[in-house]
Amino acid sequence: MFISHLPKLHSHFSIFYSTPKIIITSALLSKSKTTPVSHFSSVTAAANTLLQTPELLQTKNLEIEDVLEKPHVEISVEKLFFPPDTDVSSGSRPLSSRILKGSNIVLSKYAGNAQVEQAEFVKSSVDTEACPSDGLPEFALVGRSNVGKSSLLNSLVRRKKLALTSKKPGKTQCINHFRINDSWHLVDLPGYGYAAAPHEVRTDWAKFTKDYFINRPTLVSVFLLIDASIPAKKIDLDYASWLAENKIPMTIVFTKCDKRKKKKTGGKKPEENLQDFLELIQKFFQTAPPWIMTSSVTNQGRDEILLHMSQLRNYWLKH
Ligand SMILES: Nc1nc2c(ncn2[C@@H]2O[C@H](COP(=O)(O)OP(=O)(O)OP(=O)(O)O)[C@@H](O)[C@H]2O)c(=O)[nH]1
Ligand SMILES: [Mg+2]
Repeated sequence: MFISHLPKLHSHFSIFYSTPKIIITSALLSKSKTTPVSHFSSVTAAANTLLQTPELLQTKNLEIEDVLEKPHVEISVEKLFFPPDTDVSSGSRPLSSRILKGSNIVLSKYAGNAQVEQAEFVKSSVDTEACPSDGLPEFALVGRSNVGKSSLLNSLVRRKKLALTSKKPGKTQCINHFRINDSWHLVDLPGYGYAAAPHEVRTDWAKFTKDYFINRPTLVSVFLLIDASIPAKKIDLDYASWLAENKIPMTIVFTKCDKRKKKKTGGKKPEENLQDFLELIQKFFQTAPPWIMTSSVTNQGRDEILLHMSQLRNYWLKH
């Protein structure tokens, strides 16, 4: 079962907000945590009432106040992502206190049980049919070779080498399933666009991963990784376009957001590259897809992604 991108909720939401822009808090572009404790406690209380997810607040190492935005960056409402079945109008808290840090993702009542307690490698499969058949929901990490898929997987599970990484592109070659908490899968895929690969191999790659996206019934969502330290690449735009066209639910994960040296990164900061990319793909989508900033070096975005995965997964399990 696939989750759609919620076009209906968006128009519903507009009724309640007459101004098109909201101010969202935002550590979006900064890593510092200087907000006073009193603000933290009010956000926690709000999240508790509004989201009705007590398990979220009790989750070890994952405090709600650390994953929500603090207002200082503007994102217009139509650029936010509302997870399915998000009761946008309920509760007294402003929407701005329900957005995951460094993202456009609104936290829903389905968020919870986000902590990774256990992670193990299950198997490497050469095609979709060979993938595990236990029916567990899964999320696939896809992106250009060397974008940081395996590194992100390791960051999410807090292990250095569960998935193998390399400076050389083309390290991951099969569909690799990792079982989390015995209840869901993270899937590491081979990268696309590896220039050194022969043309036939590249074509095969496209065929085999695209077959997986279309024919894997337990795939809850694809996580498309984009390197935010460099300007947008055509192949990434093509991929985003293909996923949108085929209505494959996706989240865009901007990687390497720790790389801030302008000279090495094509003259732009990660957040500038991110804006450019989002503008370029806007035309592919009817409603804004979810996106989030990450770094596997600083672990930026790790808890936020896990919460987002939990809300998609819990919704999927109930529908
Ligand atoms: N600075 C920085 N480097 C990163 C980050 N994520 C990954 N890297 C580096 O990028 C290189 C590639 O990382 P991988 O995780 O192996 O990339 P991959 O997408 O799995 O690559 P393939 O398996 O070849 O498709 C490694 O040298 C990583 O250390 C990040 O967030 N920040
Ligand atoms: Mg890899």
